[in-house]
Amino acid sequence: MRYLHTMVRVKDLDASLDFYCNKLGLQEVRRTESEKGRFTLIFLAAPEDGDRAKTDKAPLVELTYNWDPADYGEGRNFGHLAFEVDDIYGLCDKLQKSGVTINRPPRDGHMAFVRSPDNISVELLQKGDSKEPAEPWASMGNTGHW
Ligand SMILES: C[C@@H](O)C(=O)SC[C@H](NC(=O)CC[C@H](N)C(=O)O)C(=O)NCC(=O)O
Ligand code: NI
Repeated sequence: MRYLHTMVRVKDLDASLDFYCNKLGLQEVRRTESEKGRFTLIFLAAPEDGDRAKTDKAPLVELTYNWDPADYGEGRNFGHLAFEVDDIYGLCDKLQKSGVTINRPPRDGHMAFVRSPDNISVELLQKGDSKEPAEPWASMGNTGHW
């Protein structure tokens, strides 16, 4: 058995691609449009997994966009997507400046949680050892439940 992907349904495809690709750094690997099913599937890979994704050997995020609006609610049974990052403070700075909600700030230099436009929780884990605490993160409280 091999892990393939995690699928999340998104309400606004442009806003989701802006968040996952432009802000978080994921790369589009492939997309499928279904006229009959009236939906679009977009598969995304993290930069380090991009090459493996070309041979379909990488863990992916599958965005499902239904062309007809639907209210998906918030299934608390879904936890989060998690990514290992090279510079947790630098990425959180960039995300915060671009308006992304930092739900749990990286004050320990190890772990942070941010939210997608659909309020999907995204965990960011610092690669290697935790970074030294850095202002202003060290003093920042949580901005919500996570
Ligand atoms: C390509 C493969 O990875 C899939 O996940 S296709 C699964 C299929 N998806 C859809 O039909 C998308 C549109 C649908 N309205 C939806 O929102 O899922 C499917 O069977 N989806 C049902 C599901 O529970 O995932
Ligand atoms: Ni799928």
